Amino acid sequence: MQQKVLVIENSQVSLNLMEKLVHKANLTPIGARSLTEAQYKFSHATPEDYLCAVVGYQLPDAPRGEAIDFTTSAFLPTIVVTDEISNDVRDAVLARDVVDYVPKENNQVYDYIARLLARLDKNRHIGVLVVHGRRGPRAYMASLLYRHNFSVFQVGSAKDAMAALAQRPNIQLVLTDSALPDESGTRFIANLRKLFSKEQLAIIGIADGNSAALSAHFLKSGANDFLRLPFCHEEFLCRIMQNVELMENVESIRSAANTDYLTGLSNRRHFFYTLSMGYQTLPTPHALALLDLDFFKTVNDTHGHDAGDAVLKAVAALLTRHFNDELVARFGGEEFCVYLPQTDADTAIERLEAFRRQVAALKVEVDQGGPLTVTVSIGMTFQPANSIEALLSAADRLLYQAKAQGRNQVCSDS
Ligand SMILES: Nc1nc2c(ncn2[C@@H]2O[C@H](COP(=O)(O)OP(=O)(O)OP(=O)(O)O)[C@@H](O)[C@H]2O)c(=O)[nH]1
Repeated sequence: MQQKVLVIENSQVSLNLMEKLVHKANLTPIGARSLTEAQYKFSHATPEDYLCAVVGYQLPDAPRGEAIDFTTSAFLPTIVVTDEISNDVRDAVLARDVVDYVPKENNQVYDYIARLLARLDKNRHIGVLVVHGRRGPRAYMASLLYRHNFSVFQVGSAKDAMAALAQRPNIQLVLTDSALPDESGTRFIANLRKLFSKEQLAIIGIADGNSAALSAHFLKSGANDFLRLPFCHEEFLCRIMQNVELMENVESIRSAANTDYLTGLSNRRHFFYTLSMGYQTLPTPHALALLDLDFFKTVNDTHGHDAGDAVLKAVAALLTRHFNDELVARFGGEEFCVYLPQTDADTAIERLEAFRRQVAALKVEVDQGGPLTVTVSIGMTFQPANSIEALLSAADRLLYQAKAQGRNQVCSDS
């Protein structure tokens, strides 16, 4: 279910705009034009359904930020949006327990709010580890991170940090002081880099004081970024957001490069990479199967390319379900590949035969002339070859044989 966002804005134009931004972040806006209306709506709802609140500073029945006090006391992460750009208002807002303060200075702020909303939703799944020898700064950073919905963990030493990272795979960001009780911050970062790449774990060094050399030292030791204490609330959170977004962008590029756009399966390149990284020598017994849909050109020619795409997606989904734990890929066109490690020939043939029958029984709903049916020919090799290319050419020969012998069958060299 989409999470809700309570939007409290006194002007209808601003309310409409904010509601659009909330929709853009795939969330559901619940609008109110006064504090009283917001209180009424919130008291008649389930608090857990709400992700956060976007609140105007000045409302007819709440002229000095009382609506902020209402949402923060209801434990709603609160983004304050205001036309008031004075330092007094800014200080009054940031003295409260808010996520962020966004003055409506220019159009960029709307983009920022949409990003912030999407982040609050995503941050729930991101672990952040705060490593600092002193409880005060540690608790301060943790409290800011909690407001942004991160899953926060705090430790006081490098040793405890390593233990926390081993236990909690959802930690994607580490904030570390420069002088930990058991190790220097830079040595700790260098040790972390032996275990995690910059794309797997972002590290922000916290430099105490004014030493420019320390910031450079952090970056050279493998930190993604650094912050100098004392930092302001807004800078801290902007830097965190930037680093987390950068990691996510790298991840989406990586995923796009490894995935077949139509079916979501691994592509040929990723299949080769995973297999070569996973095994120095390919395990025996094993099986590699090449699967090719029969007369697929006729499906396209008769029912159109979209219908062909629907068939490819349906077969890919079946393949994923059937070979849940194995490496499966779309090699291109209507050709797929499955690798079964540590599988004897009888079991492999049984599984591929069962899959072949399921494909033949598949009925794919399409817009015109459906449901469609399709069959698959399979070439499967059990050779103890050590090169992936050799396995593929053996499977390819067997696939050719399956086609030549009438299609809709499995040919193997068992
Ligand atoms: N809809 C759709 N069609 C594709 C895609 N990629 C390749 N094709 C089509 O797949 C068809 C493959 O045709 P052929 O290589 O002649 O093979 P076939 O008709 O399946 O015949 P056999 O393999 O001999 O049984 C061609 O019409 C390609 O245009 C795709 O992503 N979507």
